[in-house]
Amino acid sequence: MPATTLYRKLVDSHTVERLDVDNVLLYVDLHIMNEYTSPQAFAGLAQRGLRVRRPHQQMGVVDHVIPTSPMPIAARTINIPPAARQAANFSRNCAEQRIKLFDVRDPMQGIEHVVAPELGLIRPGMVVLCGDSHTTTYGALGALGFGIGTSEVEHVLATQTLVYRVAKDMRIQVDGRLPLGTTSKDLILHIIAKIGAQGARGYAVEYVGEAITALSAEARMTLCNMTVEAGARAALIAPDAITSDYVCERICDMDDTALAAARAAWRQLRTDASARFDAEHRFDASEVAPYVTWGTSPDQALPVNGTVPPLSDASGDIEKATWHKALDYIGLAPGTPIEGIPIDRVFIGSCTNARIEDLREVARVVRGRKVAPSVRAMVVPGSGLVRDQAEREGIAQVLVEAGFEWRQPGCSMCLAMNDDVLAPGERCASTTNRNFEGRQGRGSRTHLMSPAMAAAAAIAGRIVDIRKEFRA
Ligand SMILES: CC(C)[C@H](C(=O)O)[C@@H](O)C(=O)O
Ligand code: SF4
Repeated sequence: MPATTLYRKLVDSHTVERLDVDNVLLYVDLHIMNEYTSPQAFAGLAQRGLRVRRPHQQMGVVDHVIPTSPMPIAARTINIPPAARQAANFSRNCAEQRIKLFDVRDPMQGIEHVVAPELGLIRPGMVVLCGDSHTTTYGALGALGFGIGTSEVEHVLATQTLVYRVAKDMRIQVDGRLPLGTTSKDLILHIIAKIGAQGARGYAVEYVGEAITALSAEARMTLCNMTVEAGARAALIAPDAITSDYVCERICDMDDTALAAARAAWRQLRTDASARFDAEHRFDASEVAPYVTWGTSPDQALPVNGTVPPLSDASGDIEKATWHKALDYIGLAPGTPIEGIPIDRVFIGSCTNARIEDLREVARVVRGRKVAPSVRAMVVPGSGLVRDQAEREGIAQVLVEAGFEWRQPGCSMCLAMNDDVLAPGERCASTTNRNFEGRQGRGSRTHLMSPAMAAAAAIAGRIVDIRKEFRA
């Protein structure tokens, strides 16, 4: 057997048939759906008179359009008529096809990429697909995950397979340790700022190195989740003891013997020592600082002690024009220090940063402090289980006492498809993954950062350096 990468091993072990030099027919272990990208797929299936081939390897979560206002889960109602229709349609489709759905009033509902791993449904070695780009999250657990389009959703529903063009292999090695006050969110913003929003386009990225193995399972999810913002088609971290512990704690359908066998099998899931990658990057974690985006693309990011770059720093006329447009939209002039930029809103949430460790971090920063009077700050936990745990741990109380709104789970202001929307011109410190024009509402201005940095901004009313203002 020639030496090969973890990515290729996962593809090979799921290849039903090689179709041509580039494409394979890939077997899908688990397919996750949301209310937003599945309707046409179900309609297409009905039109052809087909049923879902393997309903027990499918699941659904209502997350994009759901309201997060703090009403009790049992009374949760969608008041926007098109969104309500979408959710009702999804519920009917899943019921008709006998697919497990985490619906509007389910206490375990949440953001799909938070719900699936926390229930132990994502395991090393699996292929997991979803009609959503942030499916790359699952690489954190050694599973091959990536987003698919609606017509592909239909194909997966009908066949439990996908026609898949194999990606190229990229290795990103991160040596050393992340400094105090920085997190995997800062690391991924640093990487994207260096390699660019298209820097990993066409590649499956495998992360290796001391800084990666030191990360918790949840911190790894943040990293793999946002790797898609560098254009990657997948992100992977070879499973280790941290992965196995995280997964085994959550699995409820295996006994001890089966779990021990699974752990042994997962240990084999790694890149061979002499395997070759098509591209490689190397970073030093000690150079990572708390990062903040200044523009309208995730690669327009800087260490918090930096200043908005002059247009003369852009490489070429096209980038200069892009930067000009971004600065005009975001309302910042070149040379403005990032530290000190006043903010109106703070949003802590999304499949990037709304897990329990993120909320613990936020509570640590805001405990005994108050949100600045000029700021409206909200925390939207990633799922009902995260919300319950945060309440049990006293985190929710700390947040509420500090003046944060404590909401119900959902995608919320990550993309503003529900009624959590910024007003035009409002500036938001956000733990999300995309700062595109209009992402958090028409005219909204988004600065991506870590949960600790967003929490510190809520207290100060402006962007601050967590390392200075609050003991990191
Ligand atoms: C709505 C969905 C298709 C989209 C995605 O694919 O990522 C969304 O989740 C996002 O984050 O922009
Ligand atoms: S939380 Fe944001 S990034 Fe994640 S699935 Fe929802 S909209 Fe997409």
